[in-house]
Amino acid sequence: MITVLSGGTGTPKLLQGLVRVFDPEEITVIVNTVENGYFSGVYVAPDVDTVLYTLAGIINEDTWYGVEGDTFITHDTLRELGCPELLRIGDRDRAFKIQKTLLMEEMPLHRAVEIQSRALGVKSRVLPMSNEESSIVIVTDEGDMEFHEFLVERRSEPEVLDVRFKGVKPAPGVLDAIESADAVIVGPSNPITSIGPIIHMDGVIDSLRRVNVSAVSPFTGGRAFSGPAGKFMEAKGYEASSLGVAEIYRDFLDRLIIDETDSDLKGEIEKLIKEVTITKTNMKNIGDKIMLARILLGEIL
Ligand SMILES: C[C@H](OP(=O)(O)OP(=O)(O)OC[C@H]1O[C@@H](n2cnc3c(=O)[nH]c(N)nc32)[C@H](O)[C@@H]1O)C(=O)O
Ligand SMILES: O=c1nc2n(C[C@H](O)[C@H](O)[C@H](O)CO)c3cc(O)ccc3cc-2c(=O)[nH]1
Ligand SMILES: [Mg+2]
Repeated sequence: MITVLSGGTGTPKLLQGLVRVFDPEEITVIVNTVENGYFSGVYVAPDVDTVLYTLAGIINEDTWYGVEGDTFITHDTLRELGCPELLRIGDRDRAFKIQKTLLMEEMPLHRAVEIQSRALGVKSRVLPMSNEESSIVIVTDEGDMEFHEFLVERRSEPEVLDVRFKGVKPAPGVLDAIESADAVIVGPSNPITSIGPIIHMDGVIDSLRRVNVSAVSPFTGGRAFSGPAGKFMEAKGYEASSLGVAEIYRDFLDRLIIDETDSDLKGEIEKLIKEVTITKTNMKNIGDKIMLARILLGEIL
């Protein structure tokens, strides 16, 4: 059994490769929940929904959110009514979110996700990192911003001075999924706002130290492949590079996979992480994703 720590873009790409080289029923995905919240009265768990849709084969791969081919009648009508939504939520996507909102009136998030996962025919286990409400604040030169205000409204433009999130408790099954894994994979997700909240929950680093953990760097050269990870890393005092990633994960990481463009960093990183593998980590098509998954799983395949 392998356990994957995931956000909502980078790691879902890798998951598409992993489920083709390893039995999906032997994969557990622990998903970030710190940016969950209510939008237009509906509970949105963005990274969880992206992982569910990716594993169900219905994800919109242009945006890495929402359902492929979805319509936006409700979204557009809300705007015409003078209730514009910050997030562009499709009609099918909204149905899943409304169902999750209703289920959560009777059960915790991890149970609601289990029901939706089964209904979508997803064979892997999808576990939200926590059932507790959390929040993430981006401290910028223009003041504090909620995650989506920074990311979507301001398109990650403001200067980032700090990133803060409320610590939460692991959901039932999270620590066990790490400790009983033959291997844990930290996917190429934002180390600060996607992986950070997961590893900083009580007991997670201790559990990770007891198992074999590999990570894929989301950086190439001094830049993230996409998104604000570089700004968040620098705001927390880390270099925006694969070396910075090694610094963040060094307490528990056994192996770091870095891109060919970072081969000059290998020596430096090997002072922090015992095994460094250099390969192509830019996942442009399913072949790239399968190749990266094979390299990651190596000996347990
Ligand atoms: C907004 C975004 O957060 P989220 O949608 O949750 O995304 P993740 O944290 O899961 O991933 C963002 C992270 O992914 C890296 N990325 C994207 N494509 C690739 C790839 O082909 N290879 C690779 N090694 N990493 C990839 C990207 O650099 C981002 O840092 C967010 O925080 O960006
Ligand atoms: O940048 C955006 N991200 C959108 N996201 C993605 C998401 O909010 C962020 O990219 C993640 O929170 C990052 O982890 C959505 C996620 C959903 O589940 C449903 C709808 C959206 C809509 C948007 C959007 O309009 N713009
Ligand atoms: Mg995310």
